[in-house]
Amino acid sequence: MTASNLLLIVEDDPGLQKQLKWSLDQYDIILANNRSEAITALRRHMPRVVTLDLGLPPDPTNASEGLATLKELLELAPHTKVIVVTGNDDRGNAIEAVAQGAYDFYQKPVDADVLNMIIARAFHLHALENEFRNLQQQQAFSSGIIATSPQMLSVMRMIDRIAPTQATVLLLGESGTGKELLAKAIHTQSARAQKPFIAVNCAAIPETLLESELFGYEKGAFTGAVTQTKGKIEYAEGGTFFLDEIGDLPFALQAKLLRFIQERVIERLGGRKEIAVDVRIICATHRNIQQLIDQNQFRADLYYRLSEISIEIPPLREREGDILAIGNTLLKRYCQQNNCKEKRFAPETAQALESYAWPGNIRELENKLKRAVILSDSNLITLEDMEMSEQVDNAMPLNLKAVREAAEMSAIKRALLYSDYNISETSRLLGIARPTLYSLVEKHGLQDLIRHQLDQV
Ligand SMILES: Nc1ncnc2c1ncn2[C@@H]1O[C@H](COP(=O)(O)OP(=O)(O)OP(=O)(O)O)[C@@H](O)[C@H]1O
Repeated sequence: MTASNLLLIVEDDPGLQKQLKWSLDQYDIILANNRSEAITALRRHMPRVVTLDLGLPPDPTNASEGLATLKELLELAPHTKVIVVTGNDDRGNAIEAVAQGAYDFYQKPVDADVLNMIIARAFHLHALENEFRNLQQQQAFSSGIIATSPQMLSVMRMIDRIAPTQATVLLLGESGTGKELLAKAIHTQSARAQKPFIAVNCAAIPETLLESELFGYEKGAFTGAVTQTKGKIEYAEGGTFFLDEIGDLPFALQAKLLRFIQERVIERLGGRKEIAVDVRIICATHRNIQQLIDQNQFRADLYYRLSEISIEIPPLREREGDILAIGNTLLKRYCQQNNCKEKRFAPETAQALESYAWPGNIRELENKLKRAVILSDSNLITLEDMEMSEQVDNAMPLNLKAVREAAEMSAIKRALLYSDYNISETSRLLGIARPTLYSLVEKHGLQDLIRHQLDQV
């Protein structure tokens, strides 16, 4: 069986099962009679296309079990194309299913040609969408963002969706997590890309200068204002204005910024004229804005305006696989920049990189790497080069077999927890047969754990 040709048919009528199997013989067919079999098959085979009869047992005359199955299928595998199959007089439920995310519907009786065409189109669309997702990932790379973890890929998908809009965006995340880089990516993926991207860091400019920096001033507005000067917001005309560390914006200036956001006009210091400015605003902070609002340090009305869309950027330590992906790429880049031979991480360094907490996130990784590349005198980057000590806690083994075993054990433990130590449910969640689960439980020595848990009940 190849995944590209797998078709899951969820149908409880044996006659129809046979007919479908026969008329769809160019696919590798998996049959499921009910919801639980369908979910098990989905977990085990991850088919790209599913046909789902809405009238499933225990109440085949009603669509509720079919709709519940659809929901569960899409929660587990949102990219799967589900074609719901309904009775002739059941258009309402078919439409309801499409509203819930089904790809299409098909009304019985079965016409093999039509059904074949709908299924072929579903496979085609799945392939196109897959290609699109890959392209999106490459696009992230082209903005200099290295993201392989599910956490960051979901952030990237969100960025792709909001970039072309005019929405004001608030980026939340620890220092060094890439907020400015992501703000730039939003800009370059928008229609404003050819216009300026202007960034101001509220925490880096003294409070007394920030207002004139943002809004500009007229000649004579204050001592030393010898010429008329545009503010940074004006310089961003037509483009994107990025206000970093918005949590540090002085309270008095918050009102002025709010007015600008509401009316899209500014007044330079000492000026009387309102100047219309067309900019998209992106803000960022590492601070807890809600807390600042509670402490009366941040205006709630401004916060609501700024956070039309807010995006949480996960810290580096929570991005599975990203530390080494970013580390390896930067290592190559710094070696090239320093005209030195290619270097790589010694295994214990790679392990330490993965288990270190990275409080300074990617900026800290960059700094440590730049130093290491300059100081290292061999082609292997050692712990010493990185000024790190060996981290044994939580370290993931490197040996592939050991990694697989560790992952297997952790998945089994999680499934046992989810199912409250119910063996049938655990094997269903894992997508394996009960005997396989028994042998895995034995292999990982989990019998005692299960017995102990069951004794507690
Ligand atoms: N996913 C990533 N891939 C590659 N480089 C990254 C990534 N994220 C951040 N960087 C790099 O890390 C450094 C810090 O990123 P950035 O300045 O965007 O973080 P920040 O969250 O705005 O930090 P701060 O809150 O301290 O201003 C930059 O040099 C940036 O290019």
